[in-house]
Amino acid sequence: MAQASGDKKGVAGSRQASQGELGYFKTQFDRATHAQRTLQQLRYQSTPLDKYVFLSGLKARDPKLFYHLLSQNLAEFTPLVYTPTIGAACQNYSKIYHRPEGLVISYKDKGRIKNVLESWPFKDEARIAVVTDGSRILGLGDLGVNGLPISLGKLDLYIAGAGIRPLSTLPICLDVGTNTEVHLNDPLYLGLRQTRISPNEMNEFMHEFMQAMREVFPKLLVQFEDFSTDNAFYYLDLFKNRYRCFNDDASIQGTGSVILAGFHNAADIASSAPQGPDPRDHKILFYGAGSAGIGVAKQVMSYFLNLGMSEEEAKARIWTVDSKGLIYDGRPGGLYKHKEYFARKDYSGPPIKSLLQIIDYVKPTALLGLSTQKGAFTSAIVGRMTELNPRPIIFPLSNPSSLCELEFADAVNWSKGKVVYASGSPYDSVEFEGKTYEPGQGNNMYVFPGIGLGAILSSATRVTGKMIERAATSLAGSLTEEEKEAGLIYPRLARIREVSAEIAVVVIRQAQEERTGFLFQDVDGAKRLRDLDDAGLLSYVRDKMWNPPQPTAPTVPSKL
Ligand SMILES: NC(=O)C1=CN([C@@H]2O[C@H](COP(=O)(O)OP(=O)(O)OC[C@H]3O[C@@H](n4cnc5c(N)ncnc54)[C@H](O)[C@@H]3O)[C@@H](O)[C@H]2O)C=CC1
Ligand SMILES: CC(=O)C(=O)O
Ligand SMILES: [Mg+2]
Repeated sequence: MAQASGDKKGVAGSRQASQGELGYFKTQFDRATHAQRTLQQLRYQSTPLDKYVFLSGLKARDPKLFYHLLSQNLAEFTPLVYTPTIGAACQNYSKIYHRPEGLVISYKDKGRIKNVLESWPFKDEARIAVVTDGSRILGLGDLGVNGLPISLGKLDLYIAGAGIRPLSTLPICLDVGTNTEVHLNDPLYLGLRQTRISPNEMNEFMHEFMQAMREVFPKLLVQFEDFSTDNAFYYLDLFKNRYRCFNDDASIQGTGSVILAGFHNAADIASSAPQGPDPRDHKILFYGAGSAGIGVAKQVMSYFLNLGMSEEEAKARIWTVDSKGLIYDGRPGGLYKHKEYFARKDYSGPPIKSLLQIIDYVKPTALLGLSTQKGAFTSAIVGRMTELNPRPIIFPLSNPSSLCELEFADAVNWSKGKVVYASGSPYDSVEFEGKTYEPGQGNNMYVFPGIGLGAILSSATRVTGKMIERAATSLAGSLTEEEKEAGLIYPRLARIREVSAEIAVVVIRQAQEERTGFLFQDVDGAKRLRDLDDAGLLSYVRDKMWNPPQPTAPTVPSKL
């Protein structure tokens, strides 16, 4: 059964401010002080999951205050509303659930999905949907309908990081069963108590869903999120040229773009170190060859292509590893299709399983983890990478932190401060021999808000590979001098709105060049944007960003 966010009034309550409703205080309510009070209350909560529950309640009660606090305290709040805490929120969603939020579309709605979508109260405002089927939430596996919070969390970042209006966001979870027994046996489980529907059933369901989405929300952009690798590739290929959609995790999309940007900056640091490799000589080893690993590898090839290398030469700089070891042509047991592209042709066996042996064989300058294997990058691995490279590039990108291949403190200690590091989830800075080291966070959150904003403002009919590549270039070039001096490879999170605005500009420009934009915009409006120079377009984008209202102190003395 469909589970829209309650009735129209209920959703409005959770998506619009309930300002000034605290009238039983006989003084005028001081919202600025209340913002401070709320921050204190958050900090009193004991665990990150308690904090998540507190913030989720705040968002329902007082969304303007929630978004104000989120945008003012991004570094503190992002780990709570997004990775890593969102992982625990998803795993426990049926236990912490309080009220309907977002839209759940069940397999039982097949044949009437359009009616269900029609029940969403903000049809005209909807511009961006994050849609998951819960089948691979971060690296935590199949969580079924418990995956809904990932859509909520991603959309909170669209709001805070790119100024998308809250009412324009549409979080969706497709409830098509789960193969995880612990959920099926959980008496509190909120979703369908059945194993996942068959591929054919899923196919029909997805076709009906996407068609209905277009009919009900013609201006909507769809971000697919955390579909299992097979479905991520399959549905992206099926829909990317038919609907306004992209996949945050897979193919040449969000994650690839962010990691390409970070790799670019990391390679600059490594190559400019004494005895560092020539930029053309970087060798990248991907540990993990799922949708994320292969998607990132394909995008990172652009680093070499931009140096003038051919596709074959660029591909030859990349090695991939899965749970069976180094991936090569003719490996016994065969390969899944998505792994064939990077399968090595210059190795013919025997299979090499040990990562240390693979490193000895490849001698990589960069090791990227998208494997979900906690602690896989051991002190021996980091030590060997540091022997091979003056500045080893190591990106343990699996989320959440409980699955990260290498914690930042270990990376710094084991490499004696030499590592150039980015992880998928955040870590604190680390002191080593009197120096402070700051980690990078290689997470698609740096690009999807800007890509979405640009696609929305240009009314782009498609999110194209070129848009995503330009987003990466924009992100790579967004470091300030201070950030570069601090050895960062990604901008500080507090600047995400600036970064998103710049990404939105390049996405709009690309839409203009590819003529994929301005489907719904009046011709005059499209021309006005085209006539703007880049500075003008940037200020146009900034003006379009929604800002949560500043909570204010009372201006009129209160009367008792
Ligand atoms: N930092 C970021 O922005 C992003 C991070 N990710 C993370 O990437 C991870 C992987 O995601 P998917 O590719 O969708 O998952 P997946 O399950 O499709 O892929 C995992 C890959 O790791 C390999 N693997 C598993 N055990 C291994 C072992 N012991 N040794 C070597 N390889 C092993 C598997 O063979 C598979 O190729 C997740 O933790 C996810 O959170 C995904 C998207 C974005
Ligand atoms: C960050 C993200 O999208 C993931 O880990 O799947
Ligand atoms: Mg994801």
